[in-house]
Amino acid sequence: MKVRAGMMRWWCKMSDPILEFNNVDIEYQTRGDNAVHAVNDATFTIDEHDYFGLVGESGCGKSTIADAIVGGLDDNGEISSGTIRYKGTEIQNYSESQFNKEIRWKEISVIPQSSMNSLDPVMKLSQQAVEIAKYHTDLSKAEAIDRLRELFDVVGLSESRIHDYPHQFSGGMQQRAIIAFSLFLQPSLIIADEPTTALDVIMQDQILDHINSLKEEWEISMLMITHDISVVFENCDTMAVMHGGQIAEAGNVVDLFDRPRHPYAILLQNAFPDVRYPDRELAVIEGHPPQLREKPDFCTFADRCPWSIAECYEGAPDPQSVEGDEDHQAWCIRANEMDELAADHLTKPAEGRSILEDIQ
Ligand SMILES: Nc1ncnc2c1ncn2[C@@H]1O[C@H](COP(=O)(O)OP(=O)(O)OP(=O)(O)O)[C@@H](O)[C@H]1O
Repeated sequence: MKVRAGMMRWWCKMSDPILEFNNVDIEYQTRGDNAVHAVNDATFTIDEHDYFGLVGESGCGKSTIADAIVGGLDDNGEISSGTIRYKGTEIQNYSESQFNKEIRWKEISVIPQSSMNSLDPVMKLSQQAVEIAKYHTDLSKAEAIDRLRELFDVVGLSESRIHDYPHQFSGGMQQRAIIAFSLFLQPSLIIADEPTTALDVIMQDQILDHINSLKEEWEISMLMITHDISVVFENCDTMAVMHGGQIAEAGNVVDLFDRPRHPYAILLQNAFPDVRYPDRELAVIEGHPPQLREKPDFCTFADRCPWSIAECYEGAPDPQSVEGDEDHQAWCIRANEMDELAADHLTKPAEGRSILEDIQ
């Protein structure tokens, strides 16, 4: 039985926040007067040394959140309200040069979905390390190459491959090289945006193992973005579920696993295989999220929700604290009725102890 150190820490004491999203709205301007209100009133906190999972289906706003954190929104995107605090400092109005000087690589680095987008195909990996070092550090060429060598060792790549070109690596090896680069300037927070999507299942497991092993050795925090809720349950300490540009539920993974309170989180959990119910038929969540041409003043899951009522369309939901679960919130006006409403979809943890501890 394995109980993760992070989980123990969560139960014992909350650490300081490293990243705080407070009521953040992000919109993209499109042709004519139209806008896409991609993220609305998003509020969540990532604590130091926590692995935080952000989960939701395609288009719900996950990558927009990641881009906003590192000042990488597309040119037509902007944070129209709210604050993003990194280590207590507001960064939502930072200029491009401030992000480059103070945040990117040094403080926050990104492991993207596809290594193809971040490794330069015409440069040897060692040259790429030298370039990063030249731009962001005082390291000499030899020191930069030594550093890459050490990091290749950390991620299980042979040091002898540092002078290879990216195309000489398999997809899994490229992704490991990206992880090595993400550690290059010893950041405090790594954003992993669907880091295993492009890989086969065995390679996915290996990469997630590597990402996990960084936790104890490097004391980093992680924002892990995925559409697969089971990846979050297995690898993270805390999490948020997003739907249609709104945060639906947030809290620690054990609470969300054992007592999901937002209908979308409940149905999403039923849509993935679960070791507790190997024979269960996987649920399908019917319908689609709405087009967000205006800031939604309703729950964006209401049309798809089996338990929605007229009030769900009468204002964007405020967060409800879940009874008995400190720091567990659901943005659903019926959150505290779910034990009765969704009884067929929920099970109680066996004898007060979560099975998730064994899975992790
Ligand atoms: N540059 C852009 N201009 C207009 N709309 C955009 C732009 N970038 C993203 N969007 C829209 O914003 C919404 C959120 O997109 P985003 O990529 O953040 O979602 P996601 O949850 O990360 O999806 P995926 O898992 O497919 O990457 C979507 O409706 C998307 O079409």
